[in-house]
Amino acid sequence: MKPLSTFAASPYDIADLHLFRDADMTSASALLADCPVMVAAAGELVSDPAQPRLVIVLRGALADATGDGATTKILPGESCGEQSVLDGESDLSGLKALEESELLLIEADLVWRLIDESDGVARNLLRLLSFRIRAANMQLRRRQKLGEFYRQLSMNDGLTGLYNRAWLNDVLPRLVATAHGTRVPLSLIMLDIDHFKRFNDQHGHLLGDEALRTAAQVLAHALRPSDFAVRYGGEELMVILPATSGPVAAGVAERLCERMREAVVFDDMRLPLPHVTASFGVASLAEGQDEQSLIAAADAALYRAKEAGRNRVEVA
Ligand SMILES: Nc1nc2c(ncn2[C@@H]2O[C@H](COP(=O)(O)OP(=O)(O)OP(=O)(O)O)[C@@H](O)[C@H]2O)c(=O)[nH]1
Repeated sequence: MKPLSTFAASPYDIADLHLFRDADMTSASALLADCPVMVAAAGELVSDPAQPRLVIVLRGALADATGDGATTKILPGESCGEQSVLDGESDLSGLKALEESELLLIEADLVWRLIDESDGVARNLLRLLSFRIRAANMQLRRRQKLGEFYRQLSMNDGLTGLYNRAWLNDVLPRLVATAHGTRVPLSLIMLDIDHFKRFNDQHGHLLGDEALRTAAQVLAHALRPSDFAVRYGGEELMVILPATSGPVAAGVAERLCERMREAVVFDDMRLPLPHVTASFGVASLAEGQDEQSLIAAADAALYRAKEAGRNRVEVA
């Protein structure tokens, strides 16, 4: 940055600077008279001084990088560096001239004098800082929402929208521990679409995907909000039923089996139902059983349902 003049010798008017809006201009002008006006070339970093100071853009524009890729544009009349002056920390290193710019620099001591001597300046600074805090809070909330969105994304299967294996590995052990701890039942249904290889071969992989989505919707629509549907593997799905006994879970599985039979995969209504069927294995958590052995029990029941002719429910 090169020195150009003092503020008093420059053509700029204090009335155009936001910090002095509605403030006593005469006394503020006198205090600012000897402050340096500097010129920064396009792209030049507005260097980090040993002493924190306030920078006011008189002409051109600055970009203030906040460190997470976001930038704020500072236009003529606007200022930056207020916080560094107030807390005594210098943080101007992210400040860069977007074009050739003329800047008014006010050292920290002088900012404090301006605050002491002008209620208007103090009020404007408070307003500015409260605006910045609001903006920072909003950004934080946006980032939290984005984080939640990605967390959800990593826990859901992209094709069906059901929970995925990562979710299951995280949650099932906890559900099992809670069930043991509270002595409340927990049931699990494993289901597998019947002859899905044949379905894919006959109708193509895209329609196979559609059949899987349809099966997932059958589960999503038929379950209570407290139940969970998971895509366990390729065409193997799982339903977790907290606080549900074996006989009740068997009833739920029967209902799902029936809804699957009635589900529409092909829009062409000339094709008779069922478009897909599934086989179901039901197991309930036994005393001392862990999640792996609960899954194995449901899987074994599912295998028996397949062996017995498919499109049916077997209970462990
Ligand atoms: N379209 C589609 N097919 C899948 C997907 N995941 C797994 N599959 C297919 O599912 C089929 C599973 O076949 P198998 O394990 O032999 O079982 P099946 O043909 O359903 O026979 P049964 O289970 O004994 O009734 C395979 O052909 C896989 O390619 C998927 O995401 N989309």
